[in-house]
Amino acid sequence: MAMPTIRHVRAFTVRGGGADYHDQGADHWIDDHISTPMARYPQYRQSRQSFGLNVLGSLVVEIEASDGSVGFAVTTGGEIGAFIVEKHLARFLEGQLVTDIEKMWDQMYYATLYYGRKGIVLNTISGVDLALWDLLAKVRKEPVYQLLGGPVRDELTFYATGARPDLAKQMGFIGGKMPLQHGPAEGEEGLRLNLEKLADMREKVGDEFWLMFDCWMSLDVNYATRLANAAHEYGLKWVEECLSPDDYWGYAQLRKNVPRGMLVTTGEHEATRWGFRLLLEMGCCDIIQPDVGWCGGMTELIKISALADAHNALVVPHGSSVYSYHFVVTRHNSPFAEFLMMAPQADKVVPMFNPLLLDEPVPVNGRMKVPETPGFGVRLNPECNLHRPYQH
Ligand SMILES: C[C@H](O)[C@H](O)CC(=O)C(=O)O
Ligand SMILES: [Mg+2]
Repeated sequence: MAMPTIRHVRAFTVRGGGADYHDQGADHWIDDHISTPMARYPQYRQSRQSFGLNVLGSLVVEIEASDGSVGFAVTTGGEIGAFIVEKHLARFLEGQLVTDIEKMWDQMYYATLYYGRKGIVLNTISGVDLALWDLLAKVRKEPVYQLLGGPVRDELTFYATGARPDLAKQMGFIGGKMPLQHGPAEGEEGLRLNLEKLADMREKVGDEFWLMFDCWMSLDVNYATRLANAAHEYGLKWVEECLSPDDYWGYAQLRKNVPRGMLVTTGEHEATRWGFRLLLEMGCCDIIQPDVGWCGGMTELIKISALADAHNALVVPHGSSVYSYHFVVTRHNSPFAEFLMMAPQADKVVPMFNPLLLDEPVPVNGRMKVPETPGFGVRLNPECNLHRPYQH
């Protein structure tokens, strides 16, 4: 069969949830007094949206092939991402065979190296890359996980991230990761409140259920060490993203400081094989958490994961909905997956990228069989208001 070529690339923005899952309305747990690097400024302590956490919004990349097939993907990136796709990256895609993903990734990465490497440029390359995988799998009429080597297990098992691990337990998840609420700027009182919260949750969920703290880049080595040691008595399974993603040295030190048996996890704001190579070679963590929509896409996650495997590290991708489900089901060193609770009170399961996608699968009793639908198996919700700010 003659492979189709890429005819046209389009980029859209959309607001209100979706891939930019921080872009929520008022009174959502995800914006309610969470410890952040900006919490040192009291005026930015109560709400992450107050310092602009949701400024970007979602980016939708659509790629149309010469046979009429259309692949798409969503990530965090908004208008800046749309500009990069339309004005810079499209040239490396249009006219290429839909199979030539490795070459297209390479050209996108090296052409943007002078202003890229991490952050929004890598989010954008990830979005394009995932749309390419969606397109190729649709052309081949297979789910993406078959292109990745096929499943190594029948279903996925999930832990939940949200404010209510106690409810997550009732919903069948294997663990609950809570946002840490108070950081170093809130002193001893804040530390006491963090530990009280953990103790209360442990009381509610019993001894077996996993409990974790997500510290969202907000601590220093000293505070993180004190938190980890004090949290040990309540059976904290891991401390996540305690430090700035640039502080590889701090992570290496923290990993030595935490109590034996407690895991250090990080990587959701890291990108590319080179970034993860630093984390792995410097012994920064036990579990890396690349976000497939931010780290360079599926093409890069395959490489990152192989590197992690050789370092005996687990890969448990951050969020990223269907894009991580199709990956996790194909890798032995990804034994479980994350589910972000996007209901405002974290009291029910709603699709992670709600309301942007149709057919987005959700865990039932903490488990999921990844659908066999071609591509990533999702459709854009026609009720979402897509905007195309740039055209090439
Ligand atoms: C809850 C965390 O602060 C963040 O919003 C999500 C995250 O880091 C995670 O799911 O991991
Ligand atoms: Mg996290």
